[in-house]
Amino acid sequence: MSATAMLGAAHLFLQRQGRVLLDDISLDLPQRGAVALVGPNGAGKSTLLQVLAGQLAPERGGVALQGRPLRALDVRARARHIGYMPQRFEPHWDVTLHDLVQMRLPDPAQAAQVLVQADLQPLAARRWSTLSGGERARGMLAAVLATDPPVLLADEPGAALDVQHRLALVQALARRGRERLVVVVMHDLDLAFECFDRVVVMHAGRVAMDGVPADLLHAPQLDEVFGVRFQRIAVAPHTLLRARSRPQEETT
Ligand SMILES: Nc1ncnc2c1ncn2[C@@H]1O[C@H](COP(=O)(O)OP(=O)(O)OP(=O)(O)O)[C@@H](O)[C@H]1O
Repeated sequence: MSATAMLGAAHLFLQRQGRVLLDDISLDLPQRGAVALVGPNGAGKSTLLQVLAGQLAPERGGVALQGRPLRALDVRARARHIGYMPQRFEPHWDVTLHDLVQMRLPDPAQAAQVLVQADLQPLAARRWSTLSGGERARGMLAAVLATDPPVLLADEPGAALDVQHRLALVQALARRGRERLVVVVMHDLDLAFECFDRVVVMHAGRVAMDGVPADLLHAPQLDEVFGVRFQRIAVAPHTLLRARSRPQEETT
């Protein structure tokens, strides 16, 4: 594990019901940077994020935050440093969005300001149960970021968002990566490769690829991992990926 890593994972191993979910994963995540975590369904992305957040203990290996074992930190210290947005979230009570944000901030005016900045002020008085899927995702992320944690771990924050909000979200996360560490699980490969500094590709509980987008985009291994044949379409200055079925799958 590098001494300068903000968050470091060393030899993580986790299995459930005889299935290996994380298979010897080591990862150094720096003080700042926008990292996309991608991979096919079931690759282990959410499991890895939960372990990095300290929500799930690995059977072997460990996670360190600024060189200190995560398991040795109390829950308050973890919460101060790591903002974690899970794939699914339900508050215990049907609180308003303003209440949800204010639970993390002492001052109601500050909570209101957070919602203004996230363009969510019109929804501030709405109860959680009345919000749409996309509104919940945006509200949850605003709540997680309210305390400005040095590390953000977000599990598919854009999955329920329309195209405009998803683009705005990914761009905001990429901007945040200039100052802080941002790790985002996502399925939109084009946005991951276009907007993020680093892409980690998971496959079957392992890190299959890890690097800057330009190095990964053209690697044949990407097609192998996702089980498709990608057409690489140059749309200067970017390259878009269009997935096609593999030849043997087209004939069956
Ligand atoms: N408690 C458990 N018992 C058995 N299998 C589990 C358990 N939790 C997760 N899994 C399995 O582990 C694998 C990895 O799950 P995980 O949610 O980390 O995948 P993912 O890469 O985030 O997938 P997706 O893209 O579908 O969200 C999946 O096959 C899942 O079914």
